[in-house]
Amino acid sequence: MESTIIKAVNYNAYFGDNQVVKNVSMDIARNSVIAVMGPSGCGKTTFLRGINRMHELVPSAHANGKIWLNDEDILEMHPIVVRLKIGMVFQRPNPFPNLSIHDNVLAGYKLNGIKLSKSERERIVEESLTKVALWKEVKDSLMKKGTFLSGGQQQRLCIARAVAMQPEVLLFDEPTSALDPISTAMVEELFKELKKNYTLIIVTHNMQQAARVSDKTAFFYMGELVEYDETKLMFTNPTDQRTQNYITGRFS
Ligand SMILES: Nc1ncnc2c1ncn2[C@@H]1O[C@H](COP(=O)(O)OP(=O)(O)OP(=O)(O)O)[C@@H](O)[C@H]1O
Repeated sequence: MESTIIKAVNYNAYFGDNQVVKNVSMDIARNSVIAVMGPSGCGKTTFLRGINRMHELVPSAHANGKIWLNDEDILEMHPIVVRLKIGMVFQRPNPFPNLSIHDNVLAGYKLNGIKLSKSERERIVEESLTKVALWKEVKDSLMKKGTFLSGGQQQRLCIARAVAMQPEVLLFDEPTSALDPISTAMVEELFKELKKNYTLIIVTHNMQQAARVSDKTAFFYMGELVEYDETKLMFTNPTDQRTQNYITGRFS
């Protein structure tokens, strides 16, 4: 049976007095892929950053309402614990430039002061790179800097770094918009694999990508969640005129 892993209830997010996410309620099923779409500035990234408590890193930012992760309220949890359970991958691949591929995978452990034995380190590096289909390509050059890799490989390394922390949920903010079509296809293929073990929430401007990879799509407009449904239904038979206008390219 489908179980809910994330449940937002009347979630609001602000920058100072400017409310940019308005009363969002949505349930996200475990092991599903959710696409978050909508015109520029409609609050997609802010909502995503709210889910792992990154929103509050901006000095003027605040939020209220509830976001449940299983039966814990994310807004009441320690932000570090939230970020260990909910990893994030950004638009531009951002491996740590001074660290090797090996150390990039383990960076989350180091940053959080978590000590690992040598055998644990080796196991986590191999498992994480295997999960992102990068192990075979880099196993003989683990001590090279992560920045020697191609853009697509760097993004898979960043996904491996997130996966290494054994999160439950992975957030992606336009994860392929800086990648070429082949690397994009590889990352999309990866989503199908990652879904077996994680829940994926992906902000994307690419409607074809949302249609290819997601189970459900959330359409945001001016901070509101206008429509949230099975992706197939959303793209063929949206119920709200604003969704219809967006998917038919009447505004971007
Ligand atoms: N650091 C910030 N300080 C103040 N306002 C911000 C900040 N970041 C975003 N905003 C504002 O919040 C609103 C929502 O922005 P957000 O980045 O969440 O939208 P988005 O839908 O992800 O847009 P895009 O598709 O262009 O990335 C916008 O009006 C934006 O200007």
